[in-house]
Formats: sequence, structure tokens, C-alpha cells
Amino acid sequence: MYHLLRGLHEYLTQKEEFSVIILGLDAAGKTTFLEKVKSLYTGVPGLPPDKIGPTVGQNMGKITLPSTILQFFDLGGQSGIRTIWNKYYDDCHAVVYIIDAADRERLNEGWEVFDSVLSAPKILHVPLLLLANKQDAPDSLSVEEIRESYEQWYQGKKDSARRTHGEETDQRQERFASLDVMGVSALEGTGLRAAVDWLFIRVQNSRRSI
Ligand SMILES: Nc1nc2c(ncn2[C@@H]2O[C@H](COP(=O)(O)OP(=O)(O)OP(=O)(O)O)[C@@H](O)[C@H]2O)c(=O)[nH]1
Ligand SMILES: [Mg+2]
Repeated sequence: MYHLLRGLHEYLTQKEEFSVIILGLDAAGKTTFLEKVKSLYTGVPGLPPDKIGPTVGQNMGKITLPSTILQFFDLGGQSGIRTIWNKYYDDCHAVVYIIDAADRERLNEGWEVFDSVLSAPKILHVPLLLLANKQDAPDSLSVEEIRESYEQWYQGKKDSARRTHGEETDQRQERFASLDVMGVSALEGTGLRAAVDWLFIRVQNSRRSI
């Protein structure tokens, strides 16, 4: 009887685990984002922003939600480290791409890298969330401006490459059209709960449709 009840309890309380990778250029705010999410959801204070240095490799952090565990992998964004990203593509259930909405000088570089993520075949059907970070900064671009900035960048790339509208381009356009963009401040924590809610819902839904 004890074993039966214990088994039932374990069955009822078991949580499914999903992996979320956090990508973006160096200094976009990925580690600050993860540390703040951990503080918000575990109650244990994460690293304070002034103790966070550039990530070499990966940081991990887990949060527990109803019937679900989200396991985050925050990957280093420096150009020499980005080559490790695709090793995580096979096993991830969602991708968060963080762009520094206050760093206008590096937007194009950020879009170049984002575009390679958006069109990577291994994660073409994996939920992807674009976060326009540093909304607390006075001159940061809004969510709308961030979408426009990426579209403009993509248009420029298409024009210069004189691309034809092949299948790949259509797939990419579809992916961009349904792309969700949210404004956040990893530093202040604004928008982070909405981003986690989005991930929670999307990993559940994509699992069901498999
Ligand atoms: N104003 C402001 N600054 C932020 C925000 N998020 C991060 N920063 C700052 O941006 C800098 C880089 O933050 P990190 O979290 O280390 O960036 P990262 O994306 O992890 O960088 P790598 O590990 O090199 O890939 C730090 O000085 C942070 O304090 C934000 O929401 N607002
Ligand atoms: Mg980092």
C-alpha cells in the first residue's frame, strides 16, 4: 500500500524538464537575465550585476514551475565562443535571443547573428523569443523599433545579395512573421515574468504537437 501511494504521489508530482538556450552577442545581457530570472523564481538572490563577467562557455540555471522545470543554458556570446552554440541545438526546447536595444552601433552585428539563429535548420521549429533588452536605458529602441530595425537589416541583406524568393526565404519569412518580441530590462527585472510565461506555454504546446 505504501509503495502504491508513494508511486502515485511521485506520478502526480513529477515534473517535465525542458531546456532553454539563451543566445545573443557578448554584453547583450544574457547572464544578467538568467541571474535575475533565478532570483525571481527561486527566491535565492542571483549574482549581483557588478559581479557578472563575460561568459566563457556556459552558465546553467533551473527554475521550477507548475509541473515543469525550465533548465536554462546561458551561452557565451563572444565571437570565438559562438561556435559552441550549435552543439546545443539538438536538445533544446526553446531559444531566447537577447539583443541589446540600447547599443545602436552593434545592432547590425546582432542581426547578422540573429539571422543565423533564425534560419538554423536544427531549430527551425523550436519556439524562438526575441528579447529587446536594456529597456531601462534612456535611448533604447522600443519593441516596434527593434522589429523594424531587423526588417530593415534583412531587406538590405536581401537587396545586396539579390536573392530570389526560394523555399528557404519563405520559411524564414514565415518564422519572422510569427516571431514574438518582448521588451525587458534584465537589470531591473521588468518583463522577465512575461518572458518566462511565454516559454512555459510554448514548450508545453510544442511538446503536444510533436
Ligand atoms: N542598463 C542595462 N544594462 C544591462 C542590462 N542587462 C545587462 N546589462 C549590462 O550589460 C553588460 C553585459 O551584461 P552580461 O549579462 O554580462 O552580458 P552577456 O550577454 O552575458 O555577455 P557574454 O557573457 O559576454 O556573452 C553588464 O554591464 C550588465 O550590467 C539591462 O537590462 N539594462
Ligand atoms: Mg554572459
